[in-house]
Amino acid sequence: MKQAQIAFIGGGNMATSLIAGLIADGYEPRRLIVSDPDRAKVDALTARFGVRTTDSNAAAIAEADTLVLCVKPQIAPAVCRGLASELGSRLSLVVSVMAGVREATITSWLGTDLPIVRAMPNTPAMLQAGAIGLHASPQANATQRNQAETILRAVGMVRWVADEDLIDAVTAISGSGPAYFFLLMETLEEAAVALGLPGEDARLLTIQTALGAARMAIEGGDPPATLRERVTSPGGTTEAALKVFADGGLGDLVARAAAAARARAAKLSDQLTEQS
Ligand SMILES: NC(=O)C1=CN([C@@H]2O[C@H](COP(=O)(O)OP(=O)(O)OC[C@H]3O[C@@H](n4cnc5c(N)ncnc54)[C@H](OP(=O)(O)O)[C@@H]3O)[C@@H](O)[C@H]2O)C=CC1
Ligand SMILES: O=C(O)[C@@H]1CCC=N1
Repeated sequence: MKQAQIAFIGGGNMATSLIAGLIADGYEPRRLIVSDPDRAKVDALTARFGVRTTDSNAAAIAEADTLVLCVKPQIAPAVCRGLASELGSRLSLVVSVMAGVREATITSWLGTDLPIVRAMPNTPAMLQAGAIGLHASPQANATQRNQAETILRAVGMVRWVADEDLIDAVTAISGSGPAYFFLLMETLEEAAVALGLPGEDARLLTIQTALGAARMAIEGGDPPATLRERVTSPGGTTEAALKVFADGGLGDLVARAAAAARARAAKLSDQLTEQS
């Protein structure tokens, strides 16, 4: 299948992750163009990936058939309204990775009835290890849904959600999720140092443990609870540690953290809908 001509608006963390994953998947760099006002940032993207870059959003979308919105939600109204008069006839699909920005809101800012696909990726997309939630606006046909899925599948595992509101749940779990696991790694590493391990050993033992646990969970077929039970010898060391987690209310804490992330996405959505 012919590769889409993709314009990324915003060349920050998420765009970089997506571009890295697409290039690693064999995407032709010349089919990707990135627009960002920060010249140094786009020059670095050209040097690293060979993609085309510009500081003009209008120039970026001039030849594109697919637009990927990768700016912060807070500046989305201005950016999308600025694009409204530039949407050419070649453009057939808008993909938004922006947290908390509804399809109808984007449609209203762009002043178009182009299909919108909301994608919620995460930064492991740069290693093609992303976890991505997708939802399409009613205007999207099967070809356009496939086009979005093909792009996102290049950078990780893709799951479609039935309701747009569930993208906020995806945001709370896998969009923000890498930060939760990094935080756990940070704190376990600190605990290791406090127990007397040298810094490098503390970090490497922690990270390799995270990798091994994730690989077992994804490759073995057993649910995490079963894997946890196999580590936990009755009366042993793991049981002693897990009791501290349970007594400290880890389950409730994680549920509250995820709920806070989802609530933040929903609040952003409401605020931005008011600006549409
Ligand atoms: N980071 C993550 O893990 C994830 C992020 N997302 C979503 O991705 C989107 C981008 O996030 P992230 O990449 O982290 O943010 P970044 O701030 O890293 O990237 C956004 C980029 O947009 C640039 N920019 C600012 N104004 C404009 C403009 N007018 N036109 C074009 N580009 C502009 C910014 O430049 P400058 O810095 O100079 O302002 C910056 O380089 C957000 O909406 C976020 O919700 C979704 C999933 C995961
Ligand atoms: O923190 C954020 O708002 C973005 C969305 C998901 C991950 N980062």
